[in-house]
Amino acid sequence: MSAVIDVADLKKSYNKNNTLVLKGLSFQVKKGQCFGLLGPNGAGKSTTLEILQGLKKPTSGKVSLFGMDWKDNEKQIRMKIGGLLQSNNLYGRTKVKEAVRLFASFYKDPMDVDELIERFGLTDKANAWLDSLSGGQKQRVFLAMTIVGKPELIFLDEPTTGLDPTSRQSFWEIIKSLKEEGMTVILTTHYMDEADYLCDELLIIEQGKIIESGTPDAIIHRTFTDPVIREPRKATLNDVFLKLTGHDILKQETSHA
Ligand SMILES: Nc1ncnc2c1ncn2[C@@H]1O[C@H](COP(=O)(O)OP(=O)(O)OP(=O)(O)O)[C@@H](O)[C@H]1O
Repeated sequence: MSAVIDVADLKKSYNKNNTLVLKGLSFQVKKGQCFGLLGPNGAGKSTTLEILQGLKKPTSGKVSLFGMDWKDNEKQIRMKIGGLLQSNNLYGRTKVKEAVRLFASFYKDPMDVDELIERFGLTDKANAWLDSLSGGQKQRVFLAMTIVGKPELIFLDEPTTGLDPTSRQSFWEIIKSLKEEGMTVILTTHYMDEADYLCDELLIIEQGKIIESGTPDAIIHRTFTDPVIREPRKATLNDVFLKLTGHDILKQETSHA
């Protein structure tokens, strides 16, 4: 599999004192993978995602997408990627189909809007206002807007935060099916079950540095040496996170709420 993303020694500082929030990340993402970026609050996940999407500039290091860099190939890269909108009121007074159609109009050869709406279980809601939808339905509309231009690579920043278990599950199934069709997915999440279910490879970062990487199974094997724990997979990624960072990711999230 060829690398869709190639990052080498990525550093980012937001201030003049040069305090680094990303301290030299290096990783690759292969075509067709779901790649998960995990880490506690403030680890640098969103900053990394925004740099990959060309929304922020790195302080130093190499960032290449499809073998191209943002400086010289912005237009070509933009046509190949999609980023999930963060839920907001911008599109509240827009209807579902109008919103997906609007995004389709930006591309030369978009997907069929009606088919996409049907595939995402939104046919009954095609003429509903976006702000009348449930959180799960809204996320599915945003995902339809993200993929209607047939991107090869999509970025999902905490896509299921705040969704109920059923909506999360249906969102996961959609992501799985997109991956099976060859789409590359980059995901940040605070849910370890989500990372375990969806991701082929993970990068765990803390304070801007990589503390673990690899497949969920490989990470569990490396973190826990006791065969009683690791062989029947009694340990979960949440246990890994707890052991590596000393934080329970969900308790931590709750305490921030
Ligand atoms: N625009 C900004 N200006 C200054 N500092 C910033 C800015 N955005 C992020 N930071 C800082 O960079 C660090 C990494 O933040 P980032 O949002 O990338 O982390 P995160 O892992 O996505 O966190 P969370 O899980 O809470 O979303 C934090 O210390 C944050 O305060």
